[in-house]
Amino acid sequence: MLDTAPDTARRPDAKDEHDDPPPHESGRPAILRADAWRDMLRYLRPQRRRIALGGGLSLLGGFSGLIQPVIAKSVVENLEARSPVMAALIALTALVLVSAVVGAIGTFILMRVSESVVLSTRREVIRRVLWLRVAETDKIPPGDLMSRATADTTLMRSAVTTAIVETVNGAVMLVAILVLMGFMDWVLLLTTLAVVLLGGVLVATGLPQLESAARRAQEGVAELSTALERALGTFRTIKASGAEESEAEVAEQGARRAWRHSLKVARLDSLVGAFITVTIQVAFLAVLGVGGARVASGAMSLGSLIAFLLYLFYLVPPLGALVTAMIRFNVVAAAMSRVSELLRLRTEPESPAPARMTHTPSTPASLTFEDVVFRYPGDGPVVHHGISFEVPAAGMTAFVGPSGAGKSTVFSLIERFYEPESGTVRLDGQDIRDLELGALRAAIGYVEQDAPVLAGTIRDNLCIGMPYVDEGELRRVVDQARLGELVGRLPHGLDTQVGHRGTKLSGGERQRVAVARALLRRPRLLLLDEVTSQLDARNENALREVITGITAETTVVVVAHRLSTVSTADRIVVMDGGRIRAVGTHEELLSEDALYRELAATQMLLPVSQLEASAARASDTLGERP
Ligand SMILES: Nc1ncnc2c1ncn2[C@@H]1O[C@H](COP(=O)(O)OP(=O)(O)OP(=O)(O)O)[C@@H](O)[C@H]1O
Repeated sequence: MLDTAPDTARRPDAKDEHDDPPPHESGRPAILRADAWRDMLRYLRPQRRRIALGGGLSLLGGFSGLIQPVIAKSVVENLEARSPVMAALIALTALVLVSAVVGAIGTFILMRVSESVVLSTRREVIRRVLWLRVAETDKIPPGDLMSRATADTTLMRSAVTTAIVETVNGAVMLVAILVLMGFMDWVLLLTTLAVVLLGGVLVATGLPQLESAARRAQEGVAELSTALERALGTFRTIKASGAEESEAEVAEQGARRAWRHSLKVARLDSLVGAFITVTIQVAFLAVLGVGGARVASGAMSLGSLIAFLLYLFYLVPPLGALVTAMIRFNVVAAAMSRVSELLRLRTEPESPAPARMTHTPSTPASLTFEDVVFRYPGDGPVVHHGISFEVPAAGMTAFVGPSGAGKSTVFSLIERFYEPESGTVRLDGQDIRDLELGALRAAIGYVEQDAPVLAGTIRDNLCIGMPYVDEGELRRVVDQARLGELVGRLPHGLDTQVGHRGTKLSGGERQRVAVARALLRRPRLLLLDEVTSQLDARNENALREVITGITAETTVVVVAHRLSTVSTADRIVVMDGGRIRAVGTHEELLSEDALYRELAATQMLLPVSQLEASAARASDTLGERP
């Protein structure tokens, strides 16, 4: 019944039969199991006392349970001999209670340890994820990263309670029960061992299949999480394109993969459970036969046979625990290796907590690129072919060029999101690799191309990374970025929620929030990547005035396509195909650079009259040349 349920959602074109790893996983070295367990031990070490205490109490609970058949035996023998049994019955009841309470306390302590291990893993994973190098985030999709941080770390919980403690407890209990059985009757012990060992060999043959099924189920969960992250990240586009069905299919593919392999695990799991029961039943029948004959021959008492049979059923929990532990070991190993893989991604050095902000105006920084060659990690083409340029302190420099020329990448290199293959980037003449990363970024205000806004309030968005901002400073940047009117209109002013990725704001409002956030830092170098593209003429003019106004205390570098933004720049750098093509003012470039003229005529909407005049001037200049 259960097996057919998800098939009702299965589409005829479903392509979920492939079990290849997701494309992003190819080529990545698999983390060795040994590394994964080394990481696990690192988390377990601080908890060793609690593990010992919890494990000890669980064991004590189990042992006190073990004495029960001995007392039961004396009750039966006393009954046979018509002796009083009250004392033995009271002792039996007390033992049951003590073993239950002690066992429960031990279990709680172990579960607490498990939760603590999960917490420490998650804390390390969180810190790793947030300090990852930008280049590393290109390797694993965010959905997969989230799945490792949540689903895989959750699976590690069973490493403590099930895999480790139950192995030890199960093994100790098993040995103790077998010893007690041996004291009762060694012939019956050998009979039991023969049956149990046969069963154990059969169970062991199924374990490798179980491990691979568990790993594939976890990869299916990661696939699902990646697909949902992708869809939710572009939710409106998905809706507008009517792509819900196809995106659902991609996510369902991951879900079905997880379901299919989890079923395999469940099937093997339940088979193993049933197998243990059958093994014990077979052992029971064998012991009953052999034991009955020995009681009849007087080789053992009936009480000993009953106690032996009770011990036989006592074998079920430790045997079950050992087998379950083996199963969980495999599941945990797969989860831990995915987490360990994440822990081995390269991170940036952690920067110190942000200091209280100063109100003093900053001094503008100069910027130099010297023969910088860069390509994105992987086997992609070279993006910058040895570019060199200078941006003097103060003033505004604009980067223009066709799409894909490498303009935004210039900003990524300044922020050290990536490192050049060769060449040097200098801030105030100093190689930025010699600067402390936190200090470098603190000196820079950066507004990304799509002006990201985070879920939360406008205040949260402005103060991100700056917990100690006073109201006066906030008002300053709100006015500068022309946000005053919007904040005044909103029901809760600066404390209005902006929705997931700022969806409750217009594109232009998001851009202004992002600009205000950058201005609040009073940066020495302000990098603006097409920040006026969505502003109306009035707001664009106003913002341009603000940007022009701060060029005395901040060096402003903009990437822009709009003529209105570019033409007011002190210098313009024209990039094409990863090279610097020309540098000059708007007027100089109009007359000297054909590409700039073309850009001006098309992307920048230059009035045709102005273009014709510039072209005429250019040909006059050429004509005048000797
Ligand atoms: N993370 C990345 N990984 C690989 N290649 C990238 C990455 N980001 C950008 N590129 C490639 O690098 C080249 C330069 O991109 P860049 O964003 O710097 O161009 P741009 O001049 O800013 O373009 P636009 O004006 O369209 O924003 C492009 O060919 C782009 O495809």
